[in-house]
Amino acid sequence: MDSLSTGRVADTLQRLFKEAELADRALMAQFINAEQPEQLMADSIAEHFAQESRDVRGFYRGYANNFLNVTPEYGRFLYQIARARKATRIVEFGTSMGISTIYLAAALRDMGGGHLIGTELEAGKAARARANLEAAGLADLVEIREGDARETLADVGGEVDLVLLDGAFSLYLPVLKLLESRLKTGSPILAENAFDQDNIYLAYVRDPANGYLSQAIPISEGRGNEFTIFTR
Ligand SMILES: C[S@@+](CC[C@H](N)C(=O)[O-])C[C@H]1O[C@@H](n2cnc3c(N)ncnc32)[C@H](O)[C@@H]1O
Repeated sequence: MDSLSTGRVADTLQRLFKEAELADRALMAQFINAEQPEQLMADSIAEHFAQESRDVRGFYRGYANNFLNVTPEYGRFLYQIARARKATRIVEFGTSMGISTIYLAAALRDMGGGHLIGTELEAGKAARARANLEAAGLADLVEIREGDARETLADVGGEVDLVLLDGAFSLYLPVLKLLESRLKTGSPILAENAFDQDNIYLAYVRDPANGYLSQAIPISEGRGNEFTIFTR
């Protein structure tokens, strides 16, 4: 049995996906209604990257009410990887309202416990994520650190089994480097929105000289999902 199928976790996820669909509908419609969604996507990634790198805090303030969440299939994948890894310490960059956090914390719960450190810039989102984790019955496994990951993740208190990068994507490389000395050999690093456009993060993790094995994965296709293993 797994807690994704029934009970408080399943109920909370079902409610959150409905709320997310409503909150992000207008944002998503830009892509769905576009005549050339791939071109819009490519332009928007480049634009997004440039704006985000100039002012991370200001950029995400504009999305304070958006979920920007992982899909249910990607969430299940996160859950499965955490189980396969037998993870006990997980770090998540970019918590938002806590959807991905619930999948990862549910894996910890179903394996008997552990600790997840999440981080979120927006205070309102961190508060909503905490309430959602409470509703899912997972709050005791999760610490959500409010603030900029470059500071909040400087000390994660021990070795890390699994990392999810789903925050400002212009910061994936600095955040990975911050965590690097804490990664265990074989730890997976999952990155969402790691798009293949002049991406310094991808260049780094795909260069075997840096001690990683990495490739794009076709889960939630089009969302730039990269799967990486730390091999040092
Ligand atoms: C794509 S959303 C995360 C979605 C979440 N993982 C989920 O599946 O529900 C990215 C989040 O990262 C947060 N964020 C962006 N830059 C950050 C930073 N430097 N430190 C902490 N959080 C950050 C944003 O405020 C936003 O809520």
